[in-house]
Amino acid sequence: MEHTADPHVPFSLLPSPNLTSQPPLPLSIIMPSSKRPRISEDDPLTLAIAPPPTESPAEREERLAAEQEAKRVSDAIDDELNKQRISEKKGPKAIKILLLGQSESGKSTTLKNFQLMNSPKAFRSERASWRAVIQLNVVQSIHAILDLMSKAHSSAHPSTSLTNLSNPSSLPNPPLKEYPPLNPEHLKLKMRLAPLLQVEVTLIKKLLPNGHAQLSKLANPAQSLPIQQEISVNSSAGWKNTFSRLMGRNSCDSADLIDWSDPDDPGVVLNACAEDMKRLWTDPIIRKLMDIEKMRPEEMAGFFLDALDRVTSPRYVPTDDDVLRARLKTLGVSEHRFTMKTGSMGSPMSHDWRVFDVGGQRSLRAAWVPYFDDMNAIIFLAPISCFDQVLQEDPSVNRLADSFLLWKAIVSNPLLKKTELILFLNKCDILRAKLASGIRLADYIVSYGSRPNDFESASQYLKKKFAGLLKEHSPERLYYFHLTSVTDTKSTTYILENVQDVLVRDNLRRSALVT
Ligand SMILES: Nc1nc2c(ncn2[C@@H]2O[C@H](COP(=O)(O)OP(=O)(O)OP(=O)(O)O)[C@@H](O)[C@H]2O)c(=O)[nH]1
Ligand SMILES: [Mg+2]
Repeated sequence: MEHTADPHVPFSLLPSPNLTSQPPLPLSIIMPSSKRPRISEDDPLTLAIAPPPTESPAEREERLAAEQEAKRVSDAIDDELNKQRISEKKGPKAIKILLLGQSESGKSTTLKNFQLMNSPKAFRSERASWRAVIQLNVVQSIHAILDLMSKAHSSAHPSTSLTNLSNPSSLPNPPLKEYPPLNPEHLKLKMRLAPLLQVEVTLIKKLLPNGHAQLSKLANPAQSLPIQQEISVNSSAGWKNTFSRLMGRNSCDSADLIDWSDPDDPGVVLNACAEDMKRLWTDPIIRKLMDIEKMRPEEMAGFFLDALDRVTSPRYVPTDDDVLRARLKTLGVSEHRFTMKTGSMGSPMSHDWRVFDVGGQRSLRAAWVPYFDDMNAIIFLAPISCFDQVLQEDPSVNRLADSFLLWKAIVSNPLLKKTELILFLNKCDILRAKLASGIRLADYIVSYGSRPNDFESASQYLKKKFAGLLKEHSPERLYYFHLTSVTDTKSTTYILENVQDVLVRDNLRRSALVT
């Protein structure tokens, strides 16, 4: 990984000397001296530029001075060309962006947008690998619902297990008032969905080989539910390649990587369970149960239950949007390189970029610091829809409060004094839906008071809160912020192009080529 002492030293953006725009020079001047041809005395060109035989001493002096000046310019050009050759060998200095924010804030999803914009072929070649992640996301969403059913039932019937539902006469007590009664059909559904447990194990094994990934507790909406496990990966360890090899042939076409005839492919069981999964997800009693438990799977990471027909179909290959919605937790720091084109059609420029993705969970944040002194910009993601949620790793901390604290720590960090900070107030789509469903921001942020509970008022309020922290702790900085839903590629591409332009300009300004 490349590190330099000063991240703000302008990288080599010097345009190649545009020889055609220089004042016309004799051939001997514009050619590097090493490449100038040897010319004999009777060469027509030598004769053409030779001094006239009638040259006076004053004219001779003037000619020699002009030749000396021309040689100086020629040597300067030679030097510049040499310097350029050396710097091209070293490679131009890249613009570096660090993605920061709490876990599930959308860092890896933002990175996927960069990949989709700048290397769509490579992005699409990984779709087969993401298929397994999406299948795991589906299975884990279903398990969260099944666990909730078990919890609700056992709290309503402390002395029985859900299994007794097959024999209604064995139910000793009516369910507690607040829970809707589960019926034998729910038990049958649960039993028919049992093979998904094995699918989960198979998928985790596929994604875990060679220590490229780890298992950790899965964020669970109802904290008292049985703990599920979540896979997290160190992206730089190449889990995708490992998975591609497991899939079979080595190909760039994602569909080619999938062995459609493999009877052990998890897609077979998922397809067989599709109808039951849909029944579970649309069952009004289960919906009510989720309402009571304040469980909203559609706001959870890796939500695909609304697309069950598609993602469980026999020859399912993920779309770009699916890959953006897939959830795979990041463990370490990974570096991604792109060459991006910026500028207008008339004068396009290409720059090397490095985008660094990190794990956002609290225990992983210490790993961010070594990257601080070497970045041009930080994109900080604050998921503003999370005002009613707590951190998975510390349920005593509200997620929005954690984002405020983290933002404050970043803006006031002396190591980042010269680093541009760009704030993404993310998950706006979820915030909009949440407020529209009647969940009140003022119930979680008292200072919001009696302001209208709509998206415009809430997002403006939160925007001002983040701006206030910036102003207080780093008043000299400009406030770059965007309201984002980074799962929406169209709007995110637009925003990232804007970010790229700002950073390129910033680099040019720093290198004093633009004033
Ligand atoms: N609906 C919606 N989902 C989002 C948005 N941004 C991210 N997500 C989803 O939220 C989940 C978590 O996003 P990630 O990008 O994996 O989060 P992260 O910040 O990389 O999390 P860690 O790797 O744990 O630090 C994924 O399933 C994303 O698809 C958004 O703006 N809207
Ligand atoms: Mg991540």
